Amino acid sequence: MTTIAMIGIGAVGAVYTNLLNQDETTELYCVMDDKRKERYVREGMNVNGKETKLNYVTPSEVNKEIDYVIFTVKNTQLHAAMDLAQSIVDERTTFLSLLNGIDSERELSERFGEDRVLYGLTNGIDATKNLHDVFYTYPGTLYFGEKRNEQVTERVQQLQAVFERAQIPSVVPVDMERQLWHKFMVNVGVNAVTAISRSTHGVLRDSEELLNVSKRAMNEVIQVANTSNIALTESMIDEFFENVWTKVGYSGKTSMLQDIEAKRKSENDYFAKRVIEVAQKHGISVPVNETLYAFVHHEEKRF
Ligand SMILES: NC(=O)C1=CN([C@@H]2O[C@H](COP(=O)(O)OP(=O)(O)OC[C@H]3O[C@@H](n4cnc5c(N)ncnc54)[C@H](OP(=O)(O)O)[C@@H]3O)[C@@H](O)[C@H]2O)C=CC1
Ligand SMILES: CC(C)(CO)C(=O)C(=O)O
Repeated sequence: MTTIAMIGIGAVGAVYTNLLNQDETTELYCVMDDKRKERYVREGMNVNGKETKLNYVTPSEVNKEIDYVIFTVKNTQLHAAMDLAQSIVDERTTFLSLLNGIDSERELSERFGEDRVLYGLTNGIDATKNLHDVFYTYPGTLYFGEKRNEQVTERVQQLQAVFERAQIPSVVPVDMERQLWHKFMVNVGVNAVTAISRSTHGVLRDSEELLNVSKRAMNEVIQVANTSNIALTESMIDEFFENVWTKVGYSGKTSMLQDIEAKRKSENDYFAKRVIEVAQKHGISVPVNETLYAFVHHEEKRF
């Protein structure tokens, strides 16, 4: 039996928790504070119109040693989520973050120790949450592993087996840091553009004008990545739009568009702002990201 604590039963968390819940060899805890638990128990959570049967618990109700904690909160919520995790883990517990951006692995390492943290992300999932209803057509692919995976470690193999039984597509790339930056490039390219223009995935797919802005923002990430010794290449941009973006549902919405529509603070500080910060260090100019950052920031100030 593998014990997993999930923290963050939102768009991404509900999809993966629901899939993990079908695997009888996984004991799953959806860990949350008292207030959220009361709401989740009362209102439940539906995925694609079907009620889920999830085990909502507060930290004091976790009575087993936890093998893995998987975080699926927003970057802005990670600190509170780590506080919540603190009392349910021991020195054997491994941590995995599926958060977008290039910050969460570092933040988890600072709190729990680098050797206990795996790298992770999910690409291509088109999960949209509306109160306690989550819809998706495509679960995407979960990329995870140690920072480098020339040899796949036992804890990664164990988790790979869990994902396979739960029918969650997963890949363990050799270079997870590069994979994380690749996803960062994607989010920097598509999230702000869809949020500012209020466009679904399908609208972005069909608009040459919007795609052009996204691609220019992604190009700036590549320049910044390359000066940070991360080998992203320009061909990855078209590969993403051809191989991944063609699969996501037409009416799917990026997490940033969902935040802006719900008048929630988005992850702008973890996407465009991070590009600007790293670019400044290396003396690189990133005007497209500066513009996108300003537009999203302006929206958020009106909430
Ligand atoms: N949506 C998408 O399609 C994709 C999102 N991502 C990334 O995944 C991450 C999660 O995004 P997404 O699922 O959209 O976000 P959501 O806002 O839909 O979900 C986050 C969930 O975490 C819960 N939460 C927040 N703080 C805590 C806490 N302290 N304890 C327990 N639960 C908590 C929230 O509860 P409450 O609602 O009560 O605040 C919410 O249900 C982000 O980094 C995002 O960029 C990656 C790929 C695709
Ligand atoms: C780009 C996308 C939709 C990929 O799943 C995503 O990561 C997000 O919405 O934040």
